[in-house]
Amino acid sequence: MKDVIVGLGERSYPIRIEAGLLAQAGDHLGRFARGGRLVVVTDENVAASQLPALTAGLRGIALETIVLPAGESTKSWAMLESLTDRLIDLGVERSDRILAFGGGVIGDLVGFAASILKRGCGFVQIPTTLLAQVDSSVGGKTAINSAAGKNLVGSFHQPDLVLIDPDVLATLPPRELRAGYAEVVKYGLIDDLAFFDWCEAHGDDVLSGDAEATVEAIAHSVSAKARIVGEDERETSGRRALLNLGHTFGHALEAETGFSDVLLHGEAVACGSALAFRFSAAQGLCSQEDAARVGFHLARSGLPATLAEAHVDASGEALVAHMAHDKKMEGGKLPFLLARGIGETFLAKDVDLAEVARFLDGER
Ligand SMILES: NC(=O)c1ccc[n+]([C@@H]2O[C@H](COP(=O)([O-])OP(=O)(O)OC[C@H]3O[C@@H](n4cnc5c(N)ncnc54)[C@H](O)[C@@H]3O)[C@@H](O)[C@H]2O)c1
Ligand SMILES: O=C(O)C(=O)C[C@@H](O)[C@H](O)[C@H](O)COP(=O)(O)O
Ligand SMILES: [Zn+2]
Repeated sequence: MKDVIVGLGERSYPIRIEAGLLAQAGDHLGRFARGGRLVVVTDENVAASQLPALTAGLRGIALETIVLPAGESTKSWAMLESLTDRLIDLGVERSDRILAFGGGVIGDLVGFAASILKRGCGFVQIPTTLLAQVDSSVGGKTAINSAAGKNLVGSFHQPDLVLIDPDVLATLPPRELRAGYAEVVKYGLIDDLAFFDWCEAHGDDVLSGDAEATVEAIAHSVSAKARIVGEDERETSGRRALLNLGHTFGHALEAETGFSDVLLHGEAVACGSALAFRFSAAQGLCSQEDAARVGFHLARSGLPATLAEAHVDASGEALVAHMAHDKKMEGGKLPFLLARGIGETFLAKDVDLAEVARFLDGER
């Protein structure tokens, strides 16, 4: 068992990583069940493929289960209302624990519901996608999407515990595995060239389900995320904003494709990261070689690295318009995560959006 601690004073919590952990879920969750009930919230695909294993692992610990539709559209006001109503109907008390059992969609929605239900209930993350295991289950960003864009309504609400069983990835569709891999590569791009080198050498192993490489990718990623979140929980110092690499472009691509299956979040992040590096190169900040190396690795991992590969044919102006609600916006200016090289990203505060739009037009 590998334990990583997210160090946030009294809100600190462990992330436990071990193959087969689902079968022992009861050992880790028993202490919560003694003080109240466990309510599992999951989606229909996870319910079909992994819920029996979790239920067996909980060995009779009292639990209720709520199954929601799968997909990004579940991060909505309507689902938030329906979920909180159902939790209230079940008589959930603040001493109960809500288990988010699914990918980032379930984790983000359930975390948000837990943060507002009865002014704040405890919750536990049991992530079932690679993306959720390496990124969304850690750090306490919770959200739903609004009509104007991605994650625009949400809260910071840390879980009490994160249980990661890499074996659950056996049933994850390959496209979803690749999408999660984009957020793994992100940690190398941000500040860790050696990890990007590791990704180039072992990314294929992760994508083919090799157990050792998968655990290494997860453990390295959550350690990096825990460190950054511990330094800047609420994204106030600029440190946590590094985790947003590729997301300003990426969220605009997701908005342009209607938050649909045309482009998954991880795919948008892959393309957004490639764009951030090429824009940095175009600005003379980083070498063309590094930008090409990033795009090449993402593309050979089966991820979109160009607008065409992301199925986006919008003008630069239209894409920049989607960025107007980015949460990094400050005084009407939008800071961008740019790069001086692989592993050397920084928050640039003086980017001219007209120049971004021209760059994106050149990418079409
Ligand atoms: N809070 C954060 O810090 C953070 C970080 C990154 C991403 N996110 C958010 O996460 C969301 C994307 O998460 P995601 O990529 O996990 O997508 P997702 O939750 O939609 O899951 C992807 C698909 O895989 C299915 N699935 C999940 N686990 C499975 C399993 N083990 N076997 C079979 N099918 C399984 C789901 O039903 C779904 O159809 C986005 O909304 C994104 O904004 C949040
Ligand atoms: O944890 C963070 O901080 C991140 O930015 C992680 C991202 O991968 C994630 O997609 C996050 O939800 C984006 O945050 P947002 O603030 O741009 O909505
Ligand atoms: Zn992301």
